[in-house]
Amino acid sequence: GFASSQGFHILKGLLGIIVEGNIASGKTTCLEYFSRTSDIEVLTEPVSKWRNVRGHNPLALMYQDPERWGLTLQSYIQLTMLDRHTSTTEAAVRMMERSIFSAKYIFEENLFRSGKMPEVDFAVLSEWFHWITANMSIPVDLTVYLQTDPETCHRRLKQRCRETEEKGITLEYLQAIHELYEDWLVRRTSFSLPAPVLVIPADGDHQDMMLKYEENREQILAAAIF
Ligand SMILES: Nc1ncnc2c1ncn2[C@@H]1O[C@H](COP(=O)(O)OP(=O)(O)O)[C@@H](O)[C@H]1O
Ligand SMILES: Nc1nc2c(ncn2[C@H]2C[C@H](O)[C@@H](COP(=O)(O)O)O2)c(=O)[nH]1
Repeated sequence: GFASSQGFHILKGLLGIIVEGNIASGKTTCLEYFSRTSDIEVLTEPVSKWRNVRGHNPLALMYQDPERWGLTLQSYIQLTMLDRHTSTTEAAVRMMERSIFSAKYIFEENLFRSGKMPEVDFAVLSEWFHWITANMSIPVDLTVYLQTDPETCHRRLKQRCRETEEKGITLEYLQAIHELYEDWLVRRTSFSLPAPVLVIPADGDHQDMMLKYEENREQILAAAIF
């Protein structure tokens, strides 16, 4: 969505939930479950924007040559996430797939740590991220972490396998992303937490996960009542 025409955001009283997890951990499926609940606004990841910005596909470019195109993709993802976080809504609860935080702490961090992002690119992106998070209010009240084994994601990814971009996703890449999530949300040894974390083991099958969402539903939506 776009900011209201007056340029201000009506976000008072909004419960902001972000759903985090590895690639193919089941985030979209989780959001689909909660989208069936009234008065929750569900915002999936704007992957379609990352695949087509004025005719260019920065997602594909990054998978082809991360050193050259990592900055381009991360810069645009940061903008699209910021737009999602701050767009106006009438709903009492907003559930978002991932966040401006995981774009920085997980994916951008991985590009930099694996030597695929030049230090100057990382420095400029970090300056943007720190300015944004210091000067704008990003409404996040709960982080739901779908915790999976990288092997599970690798198996599921083979089933889904989005167009060409993701053909090159290796188990090693999923393991690196997994460890960064575990450092951030479970071991809490890397970056600050924007909100309390609810960890949901997500290796189970569809039926098992629907049960888990039902079991956790009250806790996830609780803050919206107060
Ligand atoms: N609990 C599950 N068991 C088996 N397959 C699943 C489960 N949840 C999702 N999938 C499948 O795995 C793939 C990734 O799921 P998806 O919800 O798109 O994950 P994400 O949004 O985290 O990438 C999809 O093909 C989906 O049908
Ligand atoms: N380099 C980055 N890639 C990202 C980021 N966020 C998501 N992604 C990639 C991973 C997948 O190929 C695709 C969608 O992710 P799903 O987990 O929804 O399958 O986009 C990012 O910040 N940087």
